[in-house]
Amino acid sequence: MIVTIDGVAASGKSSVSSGVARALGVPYVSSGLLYRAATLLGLEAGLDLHGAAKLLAHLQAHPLRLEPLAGGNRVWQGERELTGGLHSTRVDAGVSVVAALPDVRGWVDAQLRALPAPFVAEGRDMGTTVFPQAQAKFYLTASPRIRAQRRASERPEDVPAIEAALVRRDLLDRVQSAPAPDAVVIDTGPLTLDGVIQTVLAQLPQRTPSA
Ligand SMILES: Nc1ncnc2c1ncn2[C@@H]1O[C@H](COP(=O)(O)OP(=O)(O)O)[C@@H](O)[C@H]1O
Ligand SMILES: Nc1ccn([C@H]2C[C@H](O)[C@@H](COP(=O)(O)OP(=O)(O)O)O2)c(=O)n1
Repeated sequence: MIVTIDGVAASGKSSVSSGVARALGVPYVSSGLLYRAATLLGLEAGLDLHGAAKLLAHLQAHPLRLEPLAGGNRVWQGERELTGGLHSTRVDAGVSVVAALPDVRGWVDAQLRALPAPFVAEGRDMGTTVFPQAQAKFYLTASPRIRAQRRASERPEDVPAIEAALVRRDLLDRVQSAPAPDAVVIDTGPLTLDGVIQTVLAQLPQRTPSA
């Protein structure tokens, strides 16, 4: 079974996916981490993030590996773990530019489609472009202020600055962020994290041992 959980920035995708995946006993797959890792490598190499050809050549020369664990995904470049540096403010600021490059999207999509099911996949276009065949699809939303308040514990900036950056990123990411027509939309604003996880679990199709 493939379950997709898409949504806007900081809507709870990775926390909810991790909880749902643990309840199901399967891994979850964070597609955003691959876009973040591509951005980090581009920044480290001093590349222009708008330049698809050079960035893609750099990614192909320095392959990344996503380790999709139920408790939290990790990203590796050979023996070097990149995970800890992927949620910095500078990666936040550059990632939408990288994610708008069709060649980079193709590079990410190919890695995701090579993963063996079952899993829970989270991002923006998991239910639309990458896994349109998924058995269950969800789309998480919440107001920018609530999302910024939640993220404030993970970033050095204050809530208004985080909110402004989230709104900017929502706009830049909007092309690939439309909900799938068959996705269940959940406003996570009034719900606890566990409340969202239980809402998702309650709507999953009945599972068979081989599904
Ligand atoms: N329903 C919720 N209620 C309260 N806090 C939440 C909820 N969902 C997520 N969070 C918190 O909000 C922050 C952002 O969630 P995260 O899962 O990283 O979002 P995303 O993957 O969409 O960026 C985290 O600190 C997370 O613990
Ligand atoms: N499937 C995806 C996943 C992420 N992205 C882009 C959009 C986001 O700005 C970045 C980072 O996404 P990520 O889900 O890691 O982080 P946020 O929840 O947006 O803070 O990557 C995308 O375009 N398509």
